[in-house]
Amino acid sequence: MTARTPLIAGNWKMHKTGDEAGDTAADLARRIAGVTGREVMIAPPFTALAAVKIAIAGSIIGLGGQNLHWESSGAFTGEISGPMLTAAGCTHVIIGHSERRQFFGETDETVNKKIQAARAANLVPVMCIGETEAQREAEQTFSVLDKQIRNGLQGFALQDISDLVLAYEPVWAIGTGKTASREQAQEAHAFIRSVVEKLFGGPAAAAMRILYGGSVKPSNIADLMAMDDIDGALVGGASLEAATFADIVTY
Ligand SMILES: O=C[C@H](O)COP(=O)(O)O
Repeated sequence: MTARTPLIAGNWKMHKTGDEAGDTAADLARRIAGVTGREVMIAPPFTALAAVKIAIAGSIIGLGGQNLHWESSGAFTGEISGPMLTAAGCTHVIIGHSERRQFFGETDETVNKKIQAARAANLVPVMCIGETEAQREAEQTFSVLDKQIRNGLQGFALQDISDLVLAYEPVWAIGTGKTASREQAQEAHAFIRSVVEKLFGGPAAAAMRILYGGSVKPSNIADLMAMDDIDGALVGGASLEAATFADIVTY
């Protein structure tokens, strides 16, 4: 048995207005009231943070940003900083999601800067990594993950990654309905933990939570969570409805 507390996180991506997000979050909070032994987090769009903050007050649900800029303020039109997220009530921030890497030019280097910014703002970074379908077919999965972890966490000391969460999201499984098999996910998670161990030592690797993301649903969460190195989930589509997400949280 692992001592790592499971973290079930919902990434609402570019879905829901403030009112819609507040309603869903309030519904979720009611449905999972009394749940213990796990952490839950929702990352709504920035424009819904205020509504969700109110809706989850007094619940076990934490609030996350989906992205941040590495500077704390300045002339960066359209960007949001770590201190802004903290002031908005966030405890977590997703960094380097594959959609940010694919559509917005994010790289391991910007991920590294954003993790530093998250730490400076007392936000728990949820750092996303994962291979594309072409990379998996070319048997590059492990080398891609190794590079993403090493570059993303380059220059960090042990204390810098003490609360960091990694999210393994095979790009081919995101929003496609193609979940990695639990054996495929476990194999990747065990590899990821071995890289963290090489970089930061055994105790840090043993303590680090590694979430799985990619078409997680109520029907597959228990199977995934039964694997030794899977410590939670980063859920997209299935987190948008309170009843479905509550079923995942209470797997
Ligand atoms: O951040 C969440 C992931 O991109 C997974 O999305 P999905 O559950 O819709 O496949």
